[in-house]
Amino acid sequence: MSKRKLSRQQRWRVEKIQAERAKRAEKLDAKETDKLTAGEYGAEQIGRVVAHFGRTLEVHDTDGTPVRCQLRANLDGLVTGDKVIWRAANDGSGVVVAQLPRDTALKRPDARGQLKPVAANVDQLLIVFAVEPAPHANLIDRYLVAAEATGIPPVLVLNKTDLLPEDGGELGRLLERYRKIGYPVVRTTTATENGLDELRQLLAGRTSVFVGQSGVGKSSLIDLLLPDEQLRIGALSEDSRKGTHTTTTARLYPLTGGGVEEGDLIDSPGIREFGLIHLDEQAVTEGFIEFHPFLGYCRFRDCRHRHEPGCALLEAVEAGKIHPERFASYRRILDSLEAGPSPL
Ligand SMILES: Nc1nc2c(ncn2[C@@H]2O[C@H](COP(=O)(O)OP(=O)(O)OP(=O)(O)O)[C@@H](O)[C@H]2O)c(=O)[nH]1
Ligand SMILES: [Zn+2]
Repeated sequence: MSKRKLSRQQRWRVEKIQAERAKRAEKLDAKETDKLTAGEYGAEQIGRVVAHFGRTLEVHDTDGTPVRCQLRANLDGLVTGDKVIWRAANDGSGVVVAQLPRDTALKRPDARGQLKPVAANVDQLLIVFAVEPAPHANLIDRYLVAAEATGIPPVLVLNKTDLLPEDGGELGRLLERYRKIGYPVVRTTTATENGLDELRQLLAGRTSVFVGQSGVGKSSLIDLLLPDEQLRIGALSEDSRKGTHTTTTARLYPLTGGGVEEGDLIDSPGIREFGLIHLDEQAVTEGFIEFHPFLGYCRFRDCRHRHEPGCALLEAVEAGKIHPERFASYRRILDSLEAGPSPL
């Protein structure tokens, strides 16, 4: 059974076992062990980091109740979305004593250009694009390649479908092409609530992040999904105007309503600026998932898939197994990498 198919409850159970292992492997320093075993703290529980402020974390317990936690000494580098072991103190706060292994980590370059995790355990990246502003030629492919490199499955969200012509237009056909490649796709509009049902289904039981260029409607969509949150349109953009966007940490928002497990969103302006900056040629090539059956079958081991005879990729394009526009897009992305690192 794939990990995506496990129910939330099953996953908590699996994690509990992992937690016990992690605990055994942990070496607490003696003083703290004394304090923790002296009954000053309650039993070990599983929780999830929903926000962090230095060494103070906001953790949700398994029921979703928020607890303000301190980090035990020698624990470091926890990010929003991390799953942790924590223990309650008498005053309603808590202490985080261990970090559980991460399924995935979404990383961004820090001020020194080093990749740092900004969110953990993200199950899917929702790449939002819109009828207006229309995506430039290979924008979607760039996002997809970047997503593939993180190992987090992407979903394509075409928003503002209220502006699409009756026949679905150019973008409708483009979306269909991606669906054929194997990507989940969904059409939304914030102009009516109808478009949101399918999106809600995709979000259920998973942790998702919205990415996409400015103006495509990420805030508007999130706003509809989280009507109670202080996440009004423009609020985040205002932050980015102040230039604080890369330092603002991410927050996890549980989607609630109807009493079912509806999933979580992780959002921050920094996370939305998700790019292709650090990828090499191999990562770009592997980021085109429909190339996979042909990779390794070129006549020359060091084939760069340009004009080489016996190139399996070029033959697949000829045979109609790879869409020529996707291949052209691949070439353009490689050319831009040669010109130096560039964000989306
Ligand atoms: N017609 C139409 N307009 C929409 C839709 N969704 C959002 N908009 C409008 O598009 C504009 C941009 O929406 P935002 O939600 O701010 O876009 P964003 O992706 O969050 O942009 P950034 O915050 O800059 O990243 C706003 O004027 C919205 O009202 C839609 O489904 N249809
Ligand atoms: Zn080749």
